Amino acid sequence: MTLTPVSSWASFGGTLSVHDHESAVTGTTMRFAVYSPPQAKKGPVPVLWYLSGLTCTWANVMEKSGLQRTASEHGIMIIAPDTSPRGPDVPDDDAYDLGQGAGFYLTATEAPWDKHYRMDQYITRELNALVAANFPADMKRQGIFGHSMGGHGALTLHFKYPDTYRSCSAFSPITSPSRVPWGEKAFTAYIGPPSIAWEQYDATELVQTRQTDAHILIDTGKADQFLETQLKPDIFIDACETSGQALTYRMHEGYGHDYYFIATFMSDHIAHHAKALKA
Ligand SMILES: N[C@@H](CCC(=O)N[C@@H](CSC=O)C(=O)NCC(=O)O)C(=O)O
Repeated sequence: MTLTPVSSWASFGGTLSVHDHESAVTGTTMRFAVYSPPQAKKGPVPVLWYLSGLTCTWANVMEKSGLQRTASEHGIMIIAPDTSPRGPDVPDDDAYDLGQGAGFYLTATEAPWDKHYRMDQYITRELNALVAANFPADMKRQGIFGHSMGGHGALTLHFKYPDTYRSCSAFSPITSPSRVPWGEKAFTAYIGPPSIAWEQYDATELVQTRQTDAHILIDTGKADQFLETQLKPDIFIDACETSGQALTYRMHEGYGHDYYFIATFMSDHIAHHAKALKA
């Protein structure tokens, strides 16, 4: 599979690079970013996947979170995929929470979305293989984290593929899309009316039967405008307690849903993954 270079910058002794490739899974050109730390010049390093939230591309986290400093210190490679397939032939919606930029890390089964929207398969299979083949990545040491829609995506992919994504954390995740407006709207469009399929893409449902040995870290702001309507941390905290899933859920006075919040706690999250992956 051929990678087309888009941009590259030196950063904290490592390299931030952006790449395009033709995706057989989404049927589109996909773009992603890689921060390769200085340690990768000497051999394979652990890999940490960051799944972004609604409206985002690879750029939000790479440009706003300051992750390069801590990733460089710990010798961790960070991969930032896009949040959906994109392009003039890809179905879209006028609203920011459906269509392009809002892929929800699932495989759509409903028309017109089912032709391209397969972000879970894209990330876990195609992009995984592409990273393994093209970068000095130690694929036996992978973790996953993300923000909001992407924080939820990270939780679900960790619960479904715990041997691949051995460590997990999230910033301000949606915890149960089946129970909140963002998720109800997207799931109805992408996978149809409420059914067993909804449970398979809902972190709060998954943790009840697929709890893992990992210790999950979550940070959320108490001033997050989506806290009570879309995120609902208590649902997930209760489910983790019931299932025995180890979880540290921190709530932070005054912080919102933005990248100022993410930047504040980014180093804690990278350190959390570095410890679990023994970077
Ligand atoms: N534009 C919308 C809100 C969109 C928004 O807040 N997006 C978040 C992720 S929300 C959950 O997935 C985000 O990360 N935005 C990009 C950024 O750089 O901040 C509205 O106006 O309500």
